[in-house]
Amino acid sequence: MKTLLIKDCMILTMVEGEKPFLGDIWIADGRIAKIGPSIEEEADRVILAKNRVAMPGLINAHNHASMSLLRAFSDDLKLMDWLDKKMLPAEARMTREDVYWGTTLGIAEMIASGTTAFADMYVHMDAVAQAVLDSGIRASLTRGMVFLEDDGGRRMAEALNLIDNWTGAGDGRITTMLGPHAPYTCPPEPLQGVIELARKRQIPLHIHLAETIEEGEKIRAKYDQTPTEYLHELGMFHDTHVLLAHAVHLNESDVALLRGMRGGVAHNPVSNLKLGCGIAPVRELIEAGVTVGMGTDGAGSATTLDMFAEIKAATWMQKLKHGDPTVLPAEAALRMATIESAKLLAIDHEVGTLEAGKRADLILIDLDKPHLLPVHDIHALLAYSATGADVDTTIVNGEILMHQRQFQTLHWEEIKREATARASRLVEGL
Ligand SMILES: N[C@@H](CCSC[C@H]1O[C@@H](n2cnc3c(=O)[nH]cnc32)[C@H](O)[C@@H]1O)C(=O)O
Ligand SMILES: [Zn+2]
Repeated sequence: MKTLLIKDCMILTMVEGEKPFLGDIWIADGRIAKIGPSIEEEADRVILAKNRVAMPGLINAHNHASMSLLRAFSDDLKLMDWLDKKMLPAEARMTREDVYWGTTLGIAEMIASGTTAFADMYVHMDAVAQAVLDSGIRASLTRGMVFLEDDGGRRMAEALNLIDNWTGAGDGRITTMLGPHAPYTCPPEPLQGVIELARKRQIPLHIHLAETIEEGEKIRAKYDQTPTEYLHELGMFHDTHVLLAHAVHLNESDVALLRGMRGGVAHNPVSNLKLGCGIAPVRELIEAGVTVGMGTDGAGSATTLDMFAEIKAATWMQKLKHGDPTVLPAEAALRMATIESAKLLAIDHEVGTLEAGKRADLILIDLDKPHLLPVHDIHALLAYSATGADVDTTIVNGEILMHQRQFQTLHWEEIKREATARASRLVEGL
């Protein structure tokens, strides 16, 4: 049995109704075995965590990690221009190895800023899975599928290969979904096929929805429906777990259509702000009982994968939209970035809160900083004052991936060398 004891930290379990307390966490064989005020157990390794907060690792519910290679390459453009003129041409050059190193760069940033699991939609997904396996992080992976041309079933075959070959790998760290890219890139016929397959095999779906006004106009012109109505009519919300990214432009009846859905919405506030997309109806969705988690989207648009930036942006945007600072308080935003995102990835039975029996996915945040003193309200301090750089230790499945800000599984010099060279080749002349 492999054991780890974390001593003397402020523990935030994120279990509804539980107050923060000073205590210890004993981890055995990758799971939280005991958590409480004072634990006397032998352990292979002890971390003295005085002045640190232990909380569940953050869960990034929508990402394209490999796009970290395209960070700060093409900013301040409209989404459709950005995608068609910059991202897609650069992505067309990406090899399997580029995706491996791009993903590893993204994972390094996530581990360094306290993210322990992410949902990813991209291409060359076996390379993404290998990067997840090698780094020790947890992920829900999907091969994003654009159906704008007949590819003889190639994309679908790749998507199913990922599911068949990688589901459950890395001691269960890898899970998988099917990923039709978006309403505007998926016509009814292929999309219906994906939905039927997902229902038959009970595979969750991951899709972009209603990100821009232009998307709404396109779908209106083609089908005389809102993007949400389009997915609903094809049967997507009938007995299938669906992870919806963005969901910015929903009207009242769209929100009503999502009522009772399995899965929910990944809110991506920084990307939505930066692309000028709009403010998602987070409060209305939550009031309708829809699960709302949080993600960054790729660093190609968001420019950072720091979930602490998303937490701040999410609450600020709701407060501004409603002209009311009581909307989306600190604790609710932290829940969105942990347990609610875990529900979207369908891994909330294993992670998302600190409880005995769950997988040990947690982070330690160093409070010994000028901007984190004094500690009146720990939720407010973490949501409004902390940044990813305050994360000291990142643990997934009981394995230490970063300690005292030093990577334990990744080799930073090698990542830097590979990512730099590959990134400049991808954008040359674009
Ligand atoms: N191009 C592939 C599908 C890739 S899936 C992931 C895609 O999502 C794209 N993407 C990244 N961010 C966004 C976003 O905010 N909205 C829509 N698409 C995005 C990304 O550039 C990438 O091409 C195919 O032909 O099958
Ligand atoms: Zn996206």
